[in-house]
Amino acid sequence: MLVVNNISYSYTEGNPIIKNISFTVEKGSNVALIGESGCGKSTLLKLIYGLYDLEAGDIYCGDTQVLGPAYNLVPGMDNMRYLAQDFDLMPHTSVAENIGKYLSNFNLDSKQNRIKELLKVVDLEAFSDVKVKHLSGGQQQRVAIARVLASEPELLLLDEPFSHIDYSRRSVLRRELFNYLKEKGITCIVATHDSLDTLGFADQTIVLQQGQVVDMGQTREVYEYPINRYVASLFGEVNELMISDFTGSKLNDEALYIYPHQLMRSNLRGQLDVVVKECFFKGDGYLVKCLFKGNQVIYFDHPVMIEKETPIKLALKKYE
Ligand SMILES: Nc1ncnc2c1ncn2[C@@H]1O[C@H](COP(=O)(O)OP(=O)(O)OP(=O)(O)O)[C@@H](O)[C@H]1O
Repeated sequence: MLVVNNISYSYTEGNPIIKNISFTVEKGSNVALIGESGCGKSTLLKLIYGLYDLEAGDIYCGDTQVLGPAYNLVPGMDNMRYLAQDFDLMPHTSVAENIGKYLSNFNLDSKQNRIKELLKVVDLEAFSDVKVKHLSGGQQQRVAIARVLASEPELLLLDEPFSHIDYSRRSVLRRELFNYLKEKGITCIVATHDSLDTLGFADQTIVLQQGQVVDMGQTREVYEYPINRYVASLFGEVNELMISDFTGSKLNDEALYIYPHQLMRSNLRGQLDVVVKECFFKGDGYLVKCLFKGNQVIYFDHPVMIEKETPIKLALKKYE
């Protein structure tokens, strides 16, 4: 289990980047760390790995306390692996050598077999002997993923692990990687901007804003019941409406954060009178931009295009 206990950190005095953060992660679980750019996701991963000295608080991975460079000659904890955004590979050596960097030379046959196995996981078998500097950004990122998996760490820290990988390969790799981690019981924290990394795979989601945890819980709960617009907007487009917009009653009124796929056109049951302004094609249908009460922009998903200036009614979709 990872325990992060009330930690704080600043790069420069008087400008805290991580502020009193606490959370625990159960062994074998997959946790997504989400938040707007610059909120401190990478810094938090680096602190957990022991690359910086904490200003306050402490971190334990199992019984081992994480110690920063002031106490550790070689920064970084042995029982963890950290995949940095810049990959940190050895450019002048081969793909196979990079993947084997953390593997023992004690049994060379088993080292070679392990490298082969990992080359397969990241679909780079044909590139085994190629020097890393000759690979594309996406291929380098796949080498970096294989390298952090090589020695089966207790805790894996991944910073935007698929950002350079094309969409078709990304979804396969994401599935294979996260399933592999579950099978092996490897705990994983993934900092990501991509809600597809989060929704299908993360058991827990932690939301950061300006260096603080603003929401944390089961991924589905964080998504379905976002505590505010900031949290909801990390998963995509969102509409802020009031309960009274649907009920007509101001009693116990409060804000609702509704994703475009949760609204539907319904001339019979619809409670929101809107006027269509624009339709954006998105492959499986259209994202329709409307105006509500004359000036409030609302988006909803619809399978076909609707003529501009058409007045329509919207209702909340019900799945049960
Ligand atoms: N080495 C550094 N020295 C000084 N400030 C830094 C350093 N690294 C990051 N920062 C600052 O700390 C803040 C948090 O940066 P961090 O990289 O942790 O955010 P992030 O959430 O990972 O962002 P992104 O999603 O864009 O990768 C930013 O304001 C950034 O400018």
